Amino acid sequence: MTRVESVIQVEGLVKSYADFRAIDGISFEVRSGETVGLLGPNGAGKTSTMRVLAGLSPWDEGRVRVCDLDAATQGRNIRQIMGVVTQHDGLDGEVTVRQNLELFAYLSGVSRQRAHARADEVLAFFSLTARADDEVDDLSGGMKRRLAIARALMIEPQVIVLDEPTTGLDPHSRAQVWEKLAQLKSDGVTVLMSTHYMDEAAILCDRIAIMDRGRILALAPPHELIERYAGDDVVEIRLDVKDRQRVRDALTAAGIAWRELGAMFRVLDADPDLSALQNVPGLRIERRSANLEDVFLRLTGKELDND
Ligand SMILES: Nc1ncnc2c1ncn2[C@@H]1O[C@H](COP(=O)(O)OP(=O)(O)OP(=O)(O)O)[C@@H](O)[C@H]1O
Repeated sequence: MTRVESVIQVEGLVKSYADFRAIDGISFEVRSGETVGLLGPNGAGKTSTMRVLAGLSPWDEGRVRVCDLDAATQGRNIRQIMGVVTQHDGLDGEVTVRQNLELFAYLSGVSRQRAHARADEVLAFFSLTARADDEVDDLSGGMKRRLAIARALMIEPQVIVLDEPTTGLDPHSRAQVWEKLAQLKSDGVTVLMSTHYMDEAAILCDRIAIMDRGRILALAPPHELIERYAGDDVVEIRLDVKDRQRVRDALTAAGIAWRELGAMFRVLDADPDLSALQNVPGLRIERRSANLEDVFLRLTGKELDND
């Protein structure tokens, strides 16, 4: 199949569970070779979107196309060119690592000979060759995740969709998965992934869709999102004393917008005049570079990891 510039096209997608709109009219595209991330907290609608794309779930309104194939009528063809990694790996724990890969490939129409050769390739790529004959239940969580991605690659897909690829993994295993996803990207594989980790989105994605409550609030490269919605620097105020009310009063009197986050106050103005706070004892004002967490806070009024 020839490569198309726009690999995934979603237009006006709506999906409801009973009368609740989990996806509320989203549109986006993923271009050939791009990694696009859906970034949002629990319940934003990321999994619902991924499930529609993977052909696992029906939808109510809108158009979904993958490599010029219409998901409404050509789902079977889409599954031959799209690798899917769901949140729950769906690996068979009682057969070996290699059998998981090869069985999946046969069921997808790959010949036995090709499946065997391809399994060798993906096992090597994911540093799993030494575990090929072990039962999946004996693998660590990080290895299982790598195997789930390896399995999706058995069909040599043009595009891969991954739902929260590193949720639940320890930092070392997350870094290993990131390294492999970065390699896939440099090999030209098109990737759509969902995540609620800001660092994961910033490291891996060319463009990020900020999602909340079934909507895409912004979609752009990470640095553009930060420039547009958070500015260069963010001011945070930390208190060594318990006089939080005094800080609130001083900020209000100075007309400064802020949010209280745990033990600190995050100032929402880009260049605030904080002279009114000079006399509050035990107060520390810090400046740091803005990040995607700040973008999310500006767009939604809440933190990324909170519901
Ligand atoms: N089968 C279902 N029946 C009813 N409501 C559902 C169902 N699946 C999801 N929802 C609701 O739809 C909304 C979006 O859920 P979804 O799983 O798509 O979000 P998410 O961004 O992937 O969150 P998470 O990170 O928790 O997976 C949530 O409010 C969720 O409770």
